Amino acid sequence: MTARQMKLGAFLWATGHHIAAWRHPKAHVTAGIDIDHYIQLARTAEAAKFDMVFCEDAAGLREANVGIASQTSRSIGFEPISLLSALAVQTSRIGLVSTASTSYNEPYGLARTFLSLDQLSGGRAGWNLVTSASPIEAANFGSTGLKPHADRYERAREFAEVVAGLWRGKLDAASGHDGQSFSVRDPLDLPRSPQGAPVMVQAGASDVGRALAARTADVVFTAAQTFEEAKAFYDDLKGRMAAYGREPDDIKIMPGVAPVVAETEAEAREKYEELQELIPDDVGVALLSSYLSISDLWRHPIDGPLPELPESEGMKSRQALVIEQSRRDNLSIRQLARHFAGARGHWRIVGTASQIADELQARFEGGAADGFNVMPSYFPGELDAFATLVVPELQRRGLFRKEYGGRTLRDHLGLKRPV
Ligand SMILES: Cc1cc2nc3c(=O)[nH]c(=O)nc-3n(C[C@H](O)[C@H](O)[C@H](O)COP(=O)(O)O)c2cc1C
Repeated sequence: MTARQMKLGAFLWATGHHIAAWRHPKAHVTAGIDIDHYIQLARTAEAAKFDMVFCEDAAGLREANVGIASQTSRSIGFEPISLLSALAVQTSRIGLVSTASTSYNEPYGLARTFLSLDQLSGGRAGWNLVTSASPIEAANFGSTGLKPHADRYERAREFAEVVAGLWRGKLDAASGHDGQSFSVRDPLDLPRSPQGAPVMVQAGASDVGRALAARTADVVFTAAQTFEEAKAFYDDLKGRMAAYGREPDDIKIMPGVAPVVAETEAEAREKYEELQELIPDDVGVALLSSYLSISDLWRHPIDGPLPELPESEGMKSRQALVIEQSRRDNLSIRQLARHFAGARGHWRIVGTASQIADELQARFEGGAADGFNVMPSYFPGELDAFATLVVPELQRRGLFRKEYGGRTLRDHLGLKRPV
C-alpha cells in the first residue's frame, strides 16, 4: 500500500491571488479574459499532477466601490463553469472544480450544468457549494438584500440534497422532491457520471457550514492561519462525520495556502516585499472591510486598532479569523489590511522549496490537512515556480504523486464512488 499522499488544488484566479498582483511587472493584466492564459495554467497544473484546478465565484463586482474594484486583480474574469468547459477539452486528467451559489441558482439547473461538465470531461467535475456572503452580489438578484446566514444555509441544505438526488438518479416522476424551498419532478436529461457523481466541495466554516459539509461534502476548502487553527478545524469536522453515518476519510480537508517560493530565502522574501509594497492602502482597507462586513472602516484611524464590531451576517468564519489575528498580534488597521490583502486570510508561506515543503508536510502529517488549495500570488510566474520547485520536492519526499493513478477526480482524491 502506498503511503498517504497530499491532494493539491491549483486555485486559478485571473492575474493572481495577491490583491496587488495586477500591478506586478510580471503580471498579465487582462488575464481574467484570456482563454490562452487559462489553458496554459491548466496544462502547467496538469503536468505537475495537481488533483484539480479550482475557481471561485460571485455573480457581481467584488468591491462595493467601483473605483476600488477596478484597481484590484479580482474584478474582470470569465464565468467559471463556462471557463472550465473550455479547459475540459484542453486537458485530459486534471479535475475541474467551480464555485456556484445556492442562493442565486436553482438545484435542477445547477445539477444539470455540473453533470454536463462532468460528462464532457470524462468524470472530472466538482462543485464548490457556497451560500454567498456578499451584499453586492445579493443586489443583482432582487432588492431584498443579503438573506440572513441561517436562512441561506437552510436553503443550501435542501439545495444540496436535491442536487445529490438528481446526480445519483434518485429523483424520478414517482418520487420527485417537494420541499420547503424547491419542487423538482423529473430526473435529469443525462446519464450518471463516469465518476458516479461530480465531487461535492464546500467552502464555509461557521458551525452550520461545518454541519452541512459533514453531511454532504467530499472536499472542504477552508482558510486557517496557524497550525492550531487548521488542526482544530480538521479535528472538529472529521469528528462530525459519524453523526451522518460517514467515515472521517470520506471528506478531504484542503486549506488554502499562498506560497512565495524562490531558490533562496532572501529572494523569496524580496519577492514577497515587492508585492506587499504594491498594495494601495484604500484597496487593503476595502478588502478588510468586506471580510469584517463593515462599510465605514475607512472612517477609523488607519494606524489605530480595529473598532468593536457586530457579528457578521456575511462570512462569519472570516470575520472571526480577522478579529482573532488583530488581537493576537496587536495589529493596526493598516497592518491588518496589508496582512490580509496579501493572501486574503489564507496561510502565507515565504521561503525555499524545502522550507515550504517542510511547512506543508508538518500540517499534512500533523493531522491538520489532507492537502492544500495552492493560491499563487501572480500568474503564470508563481504557479510555474510552485510546479517546478515545490512539487518535485514533495514528490522526492513521497508526499505527492508522480503520475495520475486514475482518470476521474474521485480517483485522484481517493473518494468512494457514490451509490
Ligand atoms: C475558504 C472559503 C472560501 C469561500 N469562497 C467563496 C466564493 O468563492 N464565493 C462565495 O460567494 N463565497 C465564498 N465563501 C463564503 C461562502 O459563501 C459561505 O457559504 C458563506 O460566506 C458562509 O460562510 P461561513 O459558513 O464561513 O459563515 C467562501 C468561504 C470560505 C470559508
